[in-house]
Amino acid sequence: MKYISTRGNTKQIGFIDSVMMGLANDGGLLVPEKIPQISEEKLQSLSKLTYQELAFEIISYYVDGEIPEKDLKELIQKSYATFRHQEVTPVKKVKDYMYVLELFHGPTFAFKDVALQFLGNLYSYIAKKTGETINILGATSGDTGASAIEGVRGKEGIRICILHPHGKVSKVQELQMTTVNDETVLNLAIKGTFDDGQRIIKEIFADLEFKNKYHLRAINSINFARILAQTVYYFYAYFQVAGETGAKTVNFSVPTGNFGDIFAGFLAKKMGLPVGKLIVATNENNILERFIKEGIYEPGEFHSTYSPSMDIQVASNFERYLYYLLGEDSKAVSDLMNQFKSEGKIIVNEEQLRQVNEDFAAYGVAGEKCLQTIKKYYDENDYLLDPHTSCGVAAFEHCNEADEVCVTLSTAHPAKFNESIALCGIEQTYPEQIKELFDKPQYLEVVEANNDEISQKLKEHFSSVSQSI
Ligand SMILES: Cc1ncc(COP(=O)(O)O)c(C=O)c1O
Ligand SMILES: N[C@@H](CCOP(=O)(O)O)C(=O)O
Repeated sequence: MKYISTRGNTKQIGFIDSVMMGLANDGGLLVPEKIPQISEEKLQSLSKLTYQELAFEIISYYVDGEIPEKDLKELIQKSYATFRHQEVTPVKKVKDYMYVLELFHGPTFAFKDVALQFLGNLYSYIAKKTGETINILGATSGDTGASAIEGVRGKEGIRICILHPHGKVSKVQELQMTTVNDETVLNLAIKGTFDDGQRIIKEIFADLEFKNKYHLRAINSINFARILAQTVYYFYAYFQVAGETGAKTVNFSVPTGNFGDIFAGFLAKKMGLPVGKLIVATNENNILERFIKEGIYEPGEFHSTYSPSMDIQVASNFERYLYYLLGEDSKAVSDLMNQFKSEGKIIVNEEQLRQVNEDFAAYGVAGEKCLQTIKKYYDENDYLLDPHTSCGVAAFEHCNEADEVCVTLSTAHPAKFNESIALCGIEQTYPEQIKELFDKPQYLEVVEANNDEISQKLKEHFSSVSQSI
């Protein structure tokens, strides 16, 4: 299996090189040259596997022998041994036709752990095998940061710097990231939004001299390995729900910001999983909803919402989808991305919009609706949704056909977002791992959203720590 850039100007590379490269050298995103196809017969044989066995099967298509089977199995076992639920990502029936895929049973109580426990172990494995330095640079709107730090902390030869938008993440998210007292971890709170952070890291990765000199690696969904590990739970959920209901196809409603999680579902569908509609649930930052309805991809005004992890305007993985929408024509993707840079928008034609609507439905959930949905399911179904999942459920209610089975991805535990839950008049008890964070000192530096200032911090962090390791 080879990996190529959506923009076509990066040489083909194998799986491990793609993990290490992160952002493609031409500024595009890496995708598999050919998506593996899984036959109905094979799907049948995968349907009874445990999560770990299934992860091994799916991930193997993409690793393509670059990691010996035994090692890959061990990596997977180790990655999911940290989860609090033995099924890793259990599916719960909330009511007829409505299921929730609980992705928050990992160490930081967010879906990110499913991929970042794996990627952390994978980086450690590669570092040991190759002696490569792993200096991780990431941006977060709240969950990726904590999860990435948790995924790599204490692992020899790995250092990490995370940019988060100062004052725009929940208290628990901030504590999870900043209470880690470890010289290999640097938290930069930038005066700006997640979009600023993501733009800055992509610009820094695009400076190849700097990237190579400081051995910078990606942990965001820029890295295809993130998408890959997230693809597994679509298969897992499909098998559980189709097995229980007899449904031939299953819809998925996905709380969406950077378009990584839902792109993983799109990939599962392209591999042959009988996925019906993929429902894009956004908050008031609804660039993707507008694109799916009108065919115009254009950032709007930034809103701080009750679901802060989805406060994203420019969705990184949209470029990966564009690549498939444009018939895998990397020149066309490259032209459109250049146009986006210069004109600030992308417009697709009628035929392409028709295709978009075959693949996706979308609904932007306003703040009040998000809170009402939390209250409703708490009162009527005794189920507490976090505000992101609540957007997913509200979108399910709005977009799903009455007789179709739908799984909403539950992307975080409500304890991470008590600011929003309290507004619903609901009192929750924190899990012990979260409660204890409130007594710890925090380690972070507040910086301008400025490439030079951040590059300087990176130089200092990655040089100084490397001497003491
Ligand atoms: C809790 C939560 N839900 C949903 C999302 C959106 O996922 P994605 O960015 O993959 O679209 C995020 C952030 O990524 C998140 O942290
Ligand atoms: N919501 C995310 C934003 C970054 O997304 P990623 O999937 O590209 O890491 C977060 O919580 O940081």
